[in-house]
Amino acid sequence: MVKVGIVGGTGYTGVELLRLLAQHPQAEVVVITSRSEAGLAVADLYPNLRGHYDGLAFSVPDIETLGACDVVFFATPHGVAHALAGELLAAGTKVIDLSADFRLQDADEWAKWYGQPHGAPQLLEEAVYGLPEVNREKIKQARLIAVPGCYPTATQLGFLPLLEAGLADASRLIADCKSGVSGAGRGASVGSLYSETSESMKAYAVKGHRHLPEIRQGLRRAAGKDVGLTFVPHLTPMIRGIHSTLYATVVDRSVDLQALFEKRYANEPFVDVMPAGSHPETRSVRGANVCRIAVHRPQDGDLVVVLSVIDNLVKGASGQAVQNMNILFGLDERLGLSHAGMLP
Ligand SMILES: NC(=O)C1=CN([C@@H]2O[C@H](COP(=O)(O)OP(=O)(O)OC[C@H]3O[C@@H](n4cnc5c(N)ncnc54)[C@H](OP(=O)(O)O)[C@@H]3O)[C@@H](O)[C@H]2O)C=CC1
Ligand SMILES: CC(=O)N[C@@H](CCC(=O)OP(=O)(O)O)C(=O)O
Repeated sequence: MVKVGIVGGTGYTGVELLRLLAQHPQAEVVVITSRSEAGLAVADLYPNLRGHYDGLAFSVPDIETLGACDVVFFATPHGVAHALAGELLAAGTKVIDLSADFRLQDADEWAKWYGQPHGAPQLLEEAVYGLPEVNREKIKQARLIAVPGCYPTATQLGFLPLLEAGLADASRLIADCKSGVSGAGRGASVGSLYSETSESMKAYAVKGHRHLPEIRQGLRRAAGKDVGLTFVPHLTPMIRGIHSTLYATVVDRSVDLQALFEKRYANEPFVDVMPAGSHPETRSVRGANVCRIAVHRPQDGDLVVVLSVIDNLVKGASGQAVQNMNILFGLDERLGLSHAGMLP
């Protein structure tokens, strides 16, 4: 049994970790922290977990109790894992961070986009970017894993086959992405109010979003050269889901793109390449650790349109974090992650 600690158990990704780990046959959550809810039983805050975590209550973060775990997940705002990861690693505990603290390899770039100095640049070299479809072998050896962001997961998985094969003009990529409101977290804010988000849709951060450098970093690795990317996120009136519509110009029209995508993801348990002509729906991955992809070339032109959908809280955060844990501890990668999406 893998002994699990979670720092930040009251946010959406924290409670999603609890929901997924409740079904995991080889993991047991032994510590869950919240400073504001310390002392409260988990099931008293989240009734969906009644009967699953009897006896488990929130506690204030404490290095000694967390350091007794095999692995600690950070489901916290940016900067928190910077402060605590080093001590946990020194105690022999592995760290899986859902925040962006260790996603960018360059500390100065992180500081620029996150508006604060990087709190643990000495750990960056060993941090592994936890996208299993790219880094599975490195994840197996890692002590510190940076779980990719939600937009970056959907966008990279959609572009990777084209860039790795050198088939797209890497200087002109477009990612037009839509997110559900839970992507903004559980914290109260005017922008997340029902009356602000329902029956309306809007783009935001067109000038530059924090996920832009993260996506660019991953696409640069895949292409083997710098990429030009325009990334436009939108807030849409749904609770969960990311829908990325990706555009690229192909440099060779003779290639069978459907076959290319099917081959690239043939052995990936959590990437589903749909039949040619499909239009994946976000609801088909709701609650599931799946990225569902369809590739199109409208009117047989040179513009490829890739449609990529995930649940932001599952393949875009907590599910991918559990997938990383499974790989890290030599377990079947699918353990605890077999949920199908929820229709309707
Ligand atoms: N929502 C999403 O779709 C996605 C979110 N993420 C990332 O996952 C992380 C968590 O997001 P989300 O679940 O939305 O969480 P929230 O930001 O809503 O919740 C944060 C949690 O962290 C705890 N926390 C806050 N400050 C501290 C601190 N200084 N020390 C210890 N604990 C602290 C809070 O509990 P308390 O204050 O009581 O201690 C709370 O449980 C974020 O970095 C987010 O960017 C990643 C991908 C997708
Ligand atoms: C809809 C919405 O607000 N989405 C969030 C992104 C999701 C997220 O939490 O990203 P990190 O894990 O990188 O912090 C945003 O645009 O900031």
